Amino acid sequence: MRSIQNFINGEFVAAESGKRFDKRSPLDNRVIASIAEAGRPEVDAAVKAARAALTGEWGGLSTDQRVELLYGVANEITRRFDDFVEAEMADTGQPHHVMTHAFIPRGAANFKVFADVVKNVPSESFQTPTPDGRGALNYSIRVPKGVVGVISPWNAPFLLMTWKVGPALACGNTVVVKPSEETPLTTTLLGEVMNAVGVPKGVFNVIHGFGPDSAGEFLTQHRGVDAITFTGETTTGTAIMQAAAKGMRDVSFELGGKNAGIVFADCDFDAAVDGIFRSSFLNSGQVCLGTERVYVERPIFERFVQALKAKAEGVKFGRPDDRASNYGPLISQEHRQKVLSYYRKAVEEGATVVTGGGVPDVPADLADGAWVQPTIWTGLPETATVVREEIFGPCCHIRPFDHENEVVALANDNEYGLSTTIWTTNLSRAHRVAARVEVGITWINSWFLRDLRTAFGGSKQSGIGREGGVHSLEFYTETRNICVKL
Ligand SMILES: NC(=O)c1ccc[n+]([C@@H]2O[C@H](COP(=O)([O-])OP(=O)(O)OC[C@H]3O[C@@H](n4cnc5c(N)ncnc54)[C@H](O)[C@@H]3O)[C@@H](O)[C@H]2O)c1
Ligand SMILES: O=C/C=C/C=C(\O)C(=O)O
Repeated sequence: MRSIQNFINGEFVAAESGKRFDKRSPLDNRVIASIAEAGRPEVDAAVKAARAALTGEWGGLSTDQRVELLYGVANEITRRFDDFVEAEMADTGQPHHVMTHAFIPRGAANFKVFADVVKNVPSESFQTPTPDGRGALNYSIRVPKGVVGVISPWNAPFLLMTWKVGPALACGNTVVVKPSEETPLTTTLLGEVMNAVGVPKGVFNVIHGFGPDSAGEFLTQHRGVDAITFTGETTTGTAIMQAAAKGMRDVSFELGGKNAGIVFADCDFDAAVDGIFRSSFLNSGQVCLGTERVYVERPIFERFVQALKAKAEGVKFGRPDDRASNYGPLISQEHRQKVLSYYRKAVEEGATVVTGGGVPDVPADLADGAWVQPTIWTGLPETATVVREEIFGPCCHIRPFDHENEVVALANDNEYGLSTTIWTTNLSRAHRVAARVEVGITWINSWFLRDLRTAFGGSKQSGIGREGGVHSLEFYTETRNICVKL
């Protein structure tokens, strides 16, 4: 069993209180790690270390030197690829190929891409006329915001944490990271990487624990934190925004979603079925960008439902390192109870269960794991609970539609606005619909196809701000304008 410590000022340390909590495997509910829970003293020490580092060796590095260090971090992640894959599989129970093809490579990319952004970004300048005719020159410089608090979730832990830490460090900030209590392993491993590469002490700190009345809240309330970047539930975002209001600290939020998939009858049918299968069921449906509401144009509705059903029924549950399996459990028993309660609610509210709706048969050694069946419903009104609320499980409701305007209205009739995926071969219509859907990210004939230079974030209750490429600089730096009279 692993013993996991906090990582403060370059050292792995326990908690003064001696408090620890257990991490259980989603596969079989066995305890796989014991984690030191940071109290106020550890949070305070981490924030102080981060502040001191701002004016130490780190603060004195040139952009090029910082960029070289971050390339080093990316290379070291790649060198220790198998360790990261193993740790993330242990935490999440998700399949090996998801780790090796998507989640772990993105960790390295998150450092490389933002190193390149800060190296290449120009700064603004204006020639300003003055009455004496000699003029003035205005130009801006970007400086780090300071100590950034990073609070991250459990669904793609390494990808989502490094998506914040990469740009924060590239811009010259220091960070204190509070990973989800469900997934402490890869963030802790990153501490080893930072030391191996020679990132100065105090630049990257990790504190473990929970949200309310624990490390998460202690960090967001700490007045030594200059800005907070958070990915997680909208309700948690509300609590963090309240904490950040004291001291006027800036926030960047990537929050929940209840995303629509829109499938027109003229789509490439097989590609659309594959795409919606991935968007509804990848990572056991625990993807903020996933589609839990699917709208299919009536002429292909029945055929589409049957094709998606066949794919959902074809998954093979099992351990991530069992190459014959391709499907994992939910993150925890607690989350499974939540998802199963939505499964029951769907039936109570009159859904037709096309497939799933319960717990799958799994081998005896996995019987205590957080397994649920991929589930498809039809026949519900838009007011049904499972059509309105984010479930964050492997499930979707599919509804037929007849007109473009109707489907745009259906897609927009939700308090969230994170992403959408549109399937059609009529590109004029695709562009038209994309411009009208109230979300931050639209994919046409694809899903979760990422270019890290693009703006990423949510509309409505799905977030505040945009990150990605130069957009990340807006949050992770302060712009200073300098006016020179010539
Ligand atoms: N928009 C996006 O990019 C995006 C990406 C991934 C996940 N998500 C969302 O994240 C959610 C799933 O993740 P989760 O269940 O880990 O979210 P969560 O909000 O429960 O927890 C996220 C993090 O916040 C911490 N936390 C909880 N309460 C806190 C408080 N009061 N103060 C400070 N920290 C606190 C948790 O310990 C954890 O580290 C879903 O809603 C999903 O849509 C959004
Ligand atoms: O579960 C949510 C996944 C979010 C993905 C990103 O934040 C990203 O690709 O940068």
